[in-house]
This record gives sequence, C-alpha cells and structure tokens, in this order.
Amino acid sequence: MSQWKAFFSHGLGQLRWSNTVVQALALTVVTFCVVLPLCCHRLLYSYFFIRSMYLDSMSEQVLQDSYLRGQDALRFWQSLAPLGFRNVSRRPDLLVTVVTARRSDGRDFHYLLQVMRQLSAAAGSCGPRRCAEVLVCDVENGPLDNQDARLLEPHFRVVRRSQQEQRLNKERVNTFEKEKRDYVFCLRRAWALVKPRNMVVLEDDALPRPDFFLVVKHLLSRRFALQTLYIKLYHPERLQRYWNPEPYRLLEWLGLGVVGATALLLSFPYWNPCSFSFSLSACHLVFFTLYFMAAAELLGRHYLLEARRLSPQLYAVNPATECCTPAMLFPGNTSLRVAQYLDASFCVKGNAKDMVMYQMARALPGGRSHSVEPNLISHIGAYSSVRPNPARPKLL
Ligand SMILES: CC(=O)N[C@H]1[C@@H](OP(=O)(O)OP(=O)(O)OC[C@H]2O[C@@H](n3ccc(=O)[nH]c3=O)[C@H](O)[C@@H]2O)O[C@H](CO)[C@H](O)[C@@H]1O
Repeated sequence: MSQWKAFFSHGLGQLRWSNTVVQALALTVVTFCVVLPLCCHRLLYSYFFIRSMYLDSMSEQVLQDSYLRGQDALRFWQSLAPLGFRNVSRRPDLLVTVVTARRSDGRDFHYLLQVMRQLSAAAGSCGPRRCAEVLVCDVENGPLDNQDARLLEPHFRVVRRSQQEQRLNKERVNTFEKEKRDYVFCLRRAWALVKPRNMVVLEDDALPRPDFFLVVKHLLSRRFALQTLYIKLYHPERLQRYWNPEPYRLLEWLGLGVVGATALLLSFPYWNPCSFSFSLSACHLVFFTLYFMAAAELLGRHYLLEARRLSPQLYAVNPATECCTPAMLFPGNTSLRVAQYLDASFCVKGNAKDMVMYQMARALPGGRSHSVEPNLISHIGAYSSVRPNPARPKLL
C-alpha cells in the first residue's frame, strides 16, 4: 500500500514538474517572442527596437522638430521686450550658468535660444520670486562671434573674457583642453560675479525639463548634497541599461526581479508558494525573478525610470557615472574646488573634462559625486561643437 502511495505521489510530482516547465516555457515564449516585441519595436532604447526600420525616420523627425523649435525660439527672442533676468542679484540660493560656444554645424537649430527660452519659463515657475538667477557665459572672443548669445544680451547678463584674458588664452591647444579651459573660466567668473549658494552649470544644448527646479531644490534640501562635489543631472539614455558597468544597477535589477516575483507569487492563488513543496516554490521564485529581470532589461530601463517623474521624492540618487557634463549641480562652493582641479589637469581626446571630473571625485579626500535619475534635461545637441559631425546625425 505504501509502495503505491509512493508511486502515485512520485508520479504526481513528475506531472506537476512537467506541467510547470511547460507553463514556464509558454510564458517565456509568449512574453519575449510576441508581447514585448509587439509593444517595444518602436521604443528607441529597447532591445526590441527595429533599427533598420525606424532609426532613420525617427532621427529625421527629431532633427526636423528641433529645427522648428530653434526657428521658433529665434523669432521669440527677436520679438520679445527685455526680460528682467539682466539684473542678477548677489548671493542667490541658486545660479544657473549656461556655457555657450559658436557652433559651425547645426547653427540653424539655435540650441542656445531653445535652452534659454525653456529655462526662463521654468525659472518663472516658482511663484513671485524667480527659482534661480541666470547667467550666460559666452566663451567666444566677442559678441560678433556668437550671434545667439548676442541676441540674448538685452534679456540676460552675458559674461565674456576681457581683452586681457583673451590675450592670455591665445595659446593653441586641442579642442578638449580648450573646452575645459572655457568651462573653468565660466565656473570662476560666475562665482566671482554672483557668489551663489549653489550653482548649476548647463551646456548650451541642455534643455531643462519642466520639473527641473522643483527637483533641483529638493536635491539641495537633502543631507547628501552637503557632502558631494557635484550631482550630475543627465546621463545619456543609451547608457542607462542594467547591463552596464555600474555596480549599483545590478542590485537595483536584482531587487526589481525579486520584488516583482514575490508580489506575483503572493497575489496568484494558483502559484501560492505555500501550496507547493519548498523546492517547487523556490523554483517559481527563481524563475519569476529572472523573468522580471529579463523583461525589464529588454523593455529598457530608461522607460522604467520615467515612472519616477511622478514626484521629486522618487528621483533616484546614485554614485556618479563617468560620461558627460551637460547639466551639473555644484552644491555650496564646490564649483570652485572643481575649477581648481580641472585647471590643474590637461584634457585630450578620450580624457575630456567629464572623465577628469569623474576621476577627481575619486581622488580627492571626501570627494563624493552623485547622479540623479531620470534626467532633468533633454540633450538636444545633435551637432557637436567639439567633435566631427555627420551630415545628418542619428539618434543612436
Ligand atoms: C551629451 C553629451 O554627451 N555631451 C558631452 C559631449 O559634448 P558634445 O560632443 O555634445 O559637445 P557640445 O557641442 O555639447 O559641447 C559641450 C560644451 O562645450 C562648450 N564648448 C565647446 C567648444 C569650445 O571650444 N568651448 C566650449 O566651451 C559648448 O558650448 C558646450 O557647452 O562631450 C563633452 C566632453 O568633450 C562633454 O562631456 C559633454 O557633456
């Protein structure tokens, strides 16, 4: 009798196992070969994005939109009566300095004018007082060199090198070293003029998002901001994947898988782990953890991050990433420390100012640096002013 019982329970166990395996296989095939490809084939940062079908047309569309926005911004600034941003008060809580250089490619896109239009609208969204003071730092030698900066002069305070500084800056250096020296000049000049309590430095193709100041103010109210050299407000979308050399993301990825799997197993009575043997429920947990992890990565972490925009409290603060400096927040007077360090370094291709800043945060005692996700700006500069450009740049 007991032999029969053993035989039956063994058979039942086998049946359950094979049923479970078939179900798991079916779910995997349906999810990853049908549902996700159907839903995500047009999502630029998803693994399912069909490059050959959509990349060219999407890139053209984005260029066209940016061109129209640029022309619109040009008309806007040409027709506008002077704004009140020219009078910059001293010791403000926040100063935004926009670093701008002449662009030989993509001039008609008027990136700077687009950015300043959006920035002035966002800065006026904090009630009766402006969210921040704003400075434009034009690194060209004269107002005639950078027409967009010149157009902004009735509206904003525009700073440039004095003639003496220009003479001192005549030395011929590579583009990346020049870009770094220009940045250092802007950090120091802005600080000397305004002495802000905190400073944001934007590159001239960094379009602030509508909640920009809300999130920046929230970041500054948090304790970690007192102990950081800088907070990066942008990281390229294409580098936001889990499968990237950023160790903290692996933890986030695993956490997402475990939480998703646990929630699913607890909410589905059929898969209730209590009703199965321990090994079966452990298998379920492992399977669904991997399932959610794979789904999240293939869908694109970038899109999951967007959910954090619901509230400034939900934005994630992580250790700083290497690449890019289009939008940087320098709490307190850290902009001066960063300027000093940059000044002592020499930049070349492959070791531009973003890399130097990343290394600096590791080398300086107590030099911690952070980055916030999702991005607080959109990078609209399809045409670079420091690198060679193709005739029609692509999104990827
Ligand atoms: C989105 C992105 O990945 N941007 C990064 C990329 O810039 P990009 O290759 O996108 O170059 P870009 O045209 O955005 O220029 C970066 C900044 O440098 C300024 N500029 C340019 C030329 C010059 O002689 N002097 C000067 O100050 C320019 O006004 C802008 O504010 O690489 C740079 C390092 O090289 C920075 O890490 C940028 O954050």
